[in-house]
Amino acid sequence: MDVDITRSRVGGRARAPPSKSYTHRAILAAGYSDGAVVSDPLVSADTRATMRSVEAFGGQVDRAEDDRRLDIDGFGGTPSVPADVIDCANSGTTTRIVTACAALADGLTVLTGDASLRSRPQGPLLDAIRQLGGRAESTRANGQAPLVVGGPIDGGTVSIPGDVSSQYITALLMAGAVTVDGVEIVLETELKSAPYVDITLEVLADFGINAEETEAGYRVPGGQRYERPDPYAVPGDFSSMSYLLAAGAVAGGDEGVVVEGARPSAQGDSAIVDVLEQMGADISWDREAGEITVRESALSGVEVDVGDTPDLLPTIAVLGAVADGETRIVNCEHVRYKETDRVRAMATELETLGASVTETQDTLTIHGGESTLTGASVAGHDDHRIVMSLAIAGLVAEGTTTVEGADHVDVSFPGFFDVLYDLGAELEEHER
Ligand SMILES: O=C(O)C1=C[C@@H](OP(=O)(O)O)[C@@H](O)[C@H](O)C1
Ligand SMILES: C=C(OP(=O)(O)O)C(=O)O
Repeated sequence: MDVDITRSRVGGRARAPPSKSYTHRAILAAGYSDGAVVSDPLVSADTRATMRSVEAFGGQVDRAEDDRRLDIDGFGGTPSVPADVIDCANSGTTTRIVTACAALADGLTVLTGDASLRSRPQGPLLDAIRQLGGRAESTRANGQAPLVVGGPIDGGTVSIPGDVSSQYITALLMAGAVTVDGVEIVLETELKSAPYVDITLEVLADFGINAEETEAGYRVPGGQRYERPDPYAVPGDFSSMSYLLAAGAVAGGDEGVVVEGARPSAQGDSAIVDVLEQMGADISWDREAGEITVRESALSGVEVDVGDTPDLLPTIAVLGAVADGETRIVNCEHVRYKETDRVRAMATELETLGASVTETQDTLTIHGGESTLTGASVAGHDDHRIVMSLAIAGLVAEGTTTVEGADHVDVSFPGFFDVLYDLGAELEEHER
């Protein structure tokens, strides 16, 4: 499916979906327990992959008819050997947290996914599992899925780089809690995407698991039991909110956009509020009510370090293309290891819309204000975040912008185009 977005004003109230990161962790934590209820989960293509994995390990996930609640029967800390290959589809988080879980099973698990997933780096996690005495192989010996993983591991100490994916740390902490000896993680390099490990520690604590940051990295003692925190309530997703907030800032007029469900949590991506403020947006966050209001304002370029917040890069790049002056996004090499190389993808597509962009391995600079964005056909790169951010660019580009492969929003924000339409965006979905 493609979507045509014609330059338009948006305004009104909108609710972002529940957090993808919290939902993945809550589903697997419930799997590690005897069972739990997860309320307000994100039900999307990615989180369905984690649900399938819990079932493959012997648990069961029942979705309420309105998807507002999941009743999960756990596999109780010891995963069964799956009867079939696990399809992680497009989800990096699923692949990593399920790989470490598979190392607890007394037998082999095979994990695969779509073409994007099969091109993403898994080598450091496979190596960590081998350091713990498990079996962990890439079938093509290139550090990418398909993966073959087996155990059971007893725990121990692992040394792992921190600059590829924080999901390796999350995965080892979640699995380490139910090993005999626990897992001590020593980081070989500075950790990127660190707030995602904070989310993990928060969810683990809610499920009664003790894990902590240490001077060298992280530690989780072994022999623990995941407890039932009924019900586990998932907060709103700030990465998803970033598109709605950006829409308000570039096309919200005086009425603006009010985003609901924005209660503070460990999500690093709530930094989007500060980024918009620094760019000059008229934005306010009522933390108690969980509401952020943003009105259209003249934006100016800023420098943003996305070391902690890789998923904000596409949104900030679009804001930079609308802003006056230069927006420099730094510390972004790890953003190249996502569903697609998002640094390259945003540079390419914003240039197609008429923006001037300079890219290095670790930076993306958008020379805003030098040209007006003009509608064109842009590729979504089979990547939900590229699709959603380009749709926001389409709200301000002259004429009509066609975003190709728009159905990929199903990965993290299935109702994205309905929400945008309800806010007043002029858009039309059509088959290619
Ligand atoms: O743990 C998580 O929920 C995530 C961690 C981040 O990935 P990396 O740690 O690979 O940067 C982020 O980009 C991804 O969307 C979700
Ligand atoms: C990179 C992302 O997710 P994952 O790593 O789970 O595929 C994302 O949602 O932007």
